[in-house]
Amino acid sequence: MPPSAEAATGPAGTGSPDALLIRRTMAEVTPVADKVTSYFYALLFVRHPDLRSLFPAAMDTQRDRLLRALLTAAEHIDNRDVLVDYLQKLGRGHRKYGTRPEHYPAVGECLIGALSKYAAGVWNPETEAAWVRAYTTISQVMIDAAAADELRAPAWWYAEIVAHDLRTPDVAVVTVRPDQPYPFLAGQYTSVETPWWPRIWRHYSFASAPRSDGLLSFHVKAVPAGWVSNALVHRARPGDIIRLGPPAGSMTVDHTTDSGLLCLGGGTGIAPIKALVEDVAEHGDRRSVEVFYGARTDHDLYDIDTMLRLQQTHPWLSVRAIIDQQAHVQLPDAIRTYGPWDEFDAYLSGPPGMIRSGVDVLRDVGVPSERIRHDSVEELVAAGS
Ligand SMILES: NC(=O)C1=CN([C@@H]2O[C@H](COP(=O)(O)OP(=O)(O)OC[C@H]3O[C@@H](n4cnc5c(N)ncnc54)[C@H](O)[C@@H]3O)[C@@H](O)[C@H]2O)C=CC1
Repeated sequence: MPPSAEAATGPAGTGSPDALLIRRTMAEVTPVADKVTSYFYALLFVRHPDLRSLFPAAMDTQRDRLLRALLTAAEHIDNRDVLVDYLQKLGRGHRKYGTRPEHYPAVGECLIGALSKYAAGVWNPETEAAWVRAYTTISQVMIDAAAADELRAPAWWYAEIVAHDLRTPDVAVVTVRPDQPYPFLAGQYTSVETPWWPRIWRHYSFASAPRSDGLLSFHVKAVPAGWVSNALVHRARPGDIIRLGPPAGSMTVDHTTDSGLLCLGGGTGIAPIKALVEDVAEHGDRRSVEVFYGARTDHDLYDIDTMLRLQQTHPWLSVRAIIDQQAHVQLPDAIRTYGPWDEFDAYLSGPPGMIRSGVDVLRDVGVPSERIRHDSVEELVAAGS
C-alpha cells in the first residue's frame, strides 16, 4: 500500500534538505504531470529500446504507473520505515515484468532527464544531487528485495483455468490451477495477466482460503473499457492459461485474538470476505463473524447462495444482504442499525467509494482505526479495469 501523504511529508517546510528539494521539484511538475510522463517514457524507449518489451503494447492504460510509484517514493524519502516496506513490495512485484538490476540506472537517468526539463525553474546541481541520492536509495531497496525474493519464489506462476462460471451477464467466478504451489493467506489478492493483453496486469482477491487441492478462484466483473476483466469474463474458457503475480495485501485475519469480525463486502468485494470466513472456520476459532453483503439489485447478489450455505453450516456466522434499491441506504450506513461494533475487528472490501465511506461510518460507531482493515484504495482503482 502506498504510504499515506500525511504520514510521510509532515507539515510544509519541514524535512531533510533532500526532501525539501524533492518536494519543490514535485510542486513544479505536478501541474504538468501528463507531459512529464510522456516525455519520461519517450526518453526511456528512444534511449533504451530493449526496455520497450517490458511494457504493455498500448501504454495508455498504465503508462504512468512506474513513474507515479517512483515519484511517490521520492516524496516520502524521509519516512524510511513506510518507504522501505513499500519499495520492497514494489521491487518484488516488478519481478513479473522481467525487471533486472541493470534496468534501474536507465530508468533513473530518464527520470532525471524528464524532471530537469519540466522543473527547469527550480532545477540546479543541488536538486539534481538530491534526486540522484533518492533514486539510488529507492532502486537499491527494490533491487535487494527482488534478489531476496528470487531465492524463495518464482517471478510469476502459470495457471490453467479449470472452471468458468458466469454468474450474471457480467460477473464470472474463475477457478484456476497454478503450475506449482501458490502460498497465500485468506484476504490477500494477486495480479493477473491474460494471454490476450500481454503485460497488462490487474488485481483480484482470492475468493477462497487456501484449499487442499491447490485451486484458486477469483470473482471478476467486466467493467466498461476493462480489457482484462472483459477478457476474463467473456473470452476465457477452461484450458486457457493465465499468469499470476505474487500474493499481496494485509487484509488478513489476526488469529492471536478472539475478537469478532465485522465484514463489509460490496459487489465483487465479497470475494475476499468469503475467504476470511473460510479461514475462521478452518481455524476452529468460533469467533463471531458478521457479514454485510451489499449490492445494487438482488440480481447483483451473485454469491448470496454460497454465503447463506456457509451461514447454515456455521452458527457463529451471520450474513445480511443489503440491496441498495430495497434498503434505501448504502452498505456502510446499514451497519448502524446493528452493533455495538466497538469490540469488533472490521474488514472492508468493495468499490473505493464504499471503502472511504465505510471507514467514516466505522469510526463513527466506535471502531478504533487500528482495527479497521482494507486494501489500498489506489490498488482497487487499478483493479477496476
Ligand atoms: N473482484 C475482487 O476480487 C475484488 C473487487 N474489489 C472491488 O470491488 C468493486 C466491486 O464493484 P461492483 O461489484 O461493481 O460494486 P458496486 O459498485 O455494484 O457496489 C456494491 C455495493 O457497494 C456499496 N457502495 C458502492 N459505492 C458506494 C459508495 N460510494 N458509498 C457507499 N457505498 C457504496 C453499495 O451498497 C453497492 O451496492 C470494484 O471496485 C473492485 O475493484 C475489491 C476487492 C476484491
